[in-house]
Amino acid sequence: MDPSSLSNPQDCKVSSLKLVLTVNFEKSQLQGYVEVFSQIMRDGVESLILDTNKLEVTNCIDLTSNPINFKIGEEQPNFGKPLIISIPESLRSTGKEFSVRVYYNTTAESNALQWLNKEQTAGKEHPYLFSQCQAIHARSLVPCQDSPSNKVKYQAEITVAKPLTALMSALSTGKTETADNSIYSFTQEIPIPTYLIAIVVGNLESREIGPRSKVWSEPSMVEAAAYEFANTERFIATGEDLLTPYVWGRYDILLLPPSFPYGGMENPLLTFVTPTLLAGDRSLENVVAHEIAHSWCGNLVTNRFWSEFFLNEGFTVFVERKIIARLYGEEMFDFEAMNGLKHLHDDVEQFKKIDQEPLTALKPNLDGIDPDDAFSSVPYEKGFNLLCYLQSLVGVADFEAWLKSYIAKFSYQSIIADQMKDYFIDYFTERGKADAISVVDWDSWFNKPGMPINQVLFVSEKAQVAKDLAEITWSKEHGKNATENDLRSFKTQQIVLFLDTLLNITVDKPLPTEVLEKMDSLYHLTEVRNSEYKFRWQSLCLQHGLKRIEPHVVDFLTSQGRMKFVRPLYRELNKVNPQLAKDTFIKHKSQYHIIASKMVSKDLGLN
Ligand SMILES: CC/C=C\C/C=C\C[C@@H](O)/C=C/C=C/C=C\[C@@H](O)CCCC(=O)O
Ligand SMILES: [Zn+2]
Repeated sequence: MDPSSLSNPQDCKVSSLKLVLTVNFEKSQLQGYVEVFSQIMRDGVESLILDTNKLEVTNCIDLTSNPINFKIGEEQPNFGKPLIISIPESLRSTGKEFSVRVYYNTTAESNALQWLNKEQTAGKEHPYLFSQCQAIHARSLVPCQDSPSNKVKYQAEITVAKPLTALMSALSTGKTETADNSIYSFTQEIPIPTYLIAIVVGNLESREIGPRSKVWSEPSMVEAAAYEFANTERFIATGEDLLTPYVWGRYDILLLPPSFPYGGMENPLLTFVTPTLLAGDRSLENVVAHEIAHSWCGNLVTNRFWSEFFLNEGFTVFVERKIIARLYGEEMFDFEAMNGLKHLHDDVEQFKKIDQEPLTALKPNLDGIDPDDAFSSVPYEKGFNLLCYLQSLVGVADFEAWLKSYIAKFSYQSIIADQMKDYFIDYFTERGKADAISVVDWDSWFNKPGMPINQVLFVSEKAQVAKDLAEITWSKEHGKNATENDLRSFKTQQIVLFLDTLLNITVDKPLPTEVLEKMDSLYHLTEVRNSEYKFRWQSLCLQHGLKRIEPHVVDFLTSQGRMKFVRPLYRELNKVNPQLAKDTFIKHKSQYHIIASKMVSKDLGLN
């Protein structure tokens, strides 16, 4: 049973959905119905239970238009309301099929959706709508069994006013037109968990970026996006080489407006990405490699419960870094691993600070907890470190062979960590490595909060150079030795690590503002375009009292809504200038995605 869902796939399993919806921008509503196709899993089941959240359900009928009884259960904090649909008595036995049409519309509070008016878009001429369903927001887009333990096919017919375009995480199967509207049809033939259902509607244009890939965005950004993500096909091909053939057909990318709350989201066939990746030099393209890695880890082999999210994210980060290392040199694997460890350390400390250390376990208990509150780099980086540790025990070549075989074995399934563990043990026991792997303390890895219990040593000369510069900058010698050339030969990841290290070593020691001023005059960090630099530089300045940075922070905070940046920056600003932090947030709250706005409100204690 999934503690994050009120639905009952174990009794009556939904296998496919057909969404027929009209996008009403005047009312900021999706209106229409969903047809739900399900199978009875045991004799005597009386109802099909679907998750809903902030939806208005108006009617249920069967597919020959007879009424079907339904009721809406009580609201459960964080999880919404169950929609309880009566199964006709004649169908209450194992193996029978039950189909129902549910009429509903979304509301302004539907967390999955962000409605932008035309002034909030780049082109300023047309409104825009996008969804974000992970982890448990699909239930505010469509009544469904919103649990990653259950996978569904889906079809959709989406009516939008001309000249808008609709796209989904599905294959486009056609478009028909009326005088005022376009009706787009889609089909997703590979069963997916509902958190991967996605929709976007806007004034969208596309450019080819590879034999199976296009990039989509508002017209003014499409060229920049095509340039930035030009390596997409190389990443997919490397993923196929590492794992199994790419099964989804197309791999397109949608560049969203700045309020998209994440770096990327692995919606199948149509990865969603933030415009904060547009560095102009492809230096943040690893996010695309990450989303491509999800085509196997997460989208094919799926965590059965959100408490085992590391099966999606730890594996994805591991594959992402393998892809990057194959294309840009083996050292990049260790380099990125060192960067990741720093984020893991920060998040472990942050959770400790708010008395939530248990959430830093690889398999935290999420009973009653909103998955958004548990989100951190832990499943990503601690999960990645577990795989590095396992790899160190059996050797790189054998581990990569196991990974391929793990993906082949569990594709199209939703699994738990013990299945992964058992498969690892069986596989290597059969190959004579039982002794080598007998040292793994699985229980501590899975259940003990905090940093990884066995730390693999990552070695990277490039990383060392960046860390050394941070040490020199921190030391009293800075004024004497720093020059404009310090960062010239650095790769983006080195500059990021340099700033991260400086943030780390000065976390409880003052860095004189003269050093910050000197750094800025040499490296021009206040003016940089790269969002990863900007975020770290602004954090450093806030942390060490460089007051003149505040308007730049406000500018960054109000020009994009990626939570990775806005949540820590609001927290830092709140420490040094709480009035400015709160005023800025309250003034711009409506620009943020509902999820981001909810999380920042909590961070600033505004609830
Ligand atoms: C321990 C498990 C906790 C939570 C379970 C699952 C989901 C959490 C939910 O908040 C959704 C997350 C969606 C993430 C999407 C993309 C990220 O990979 C982006 C990472 C940050 C960034 O680059 O902006
Ligand atoms: Zn991911």
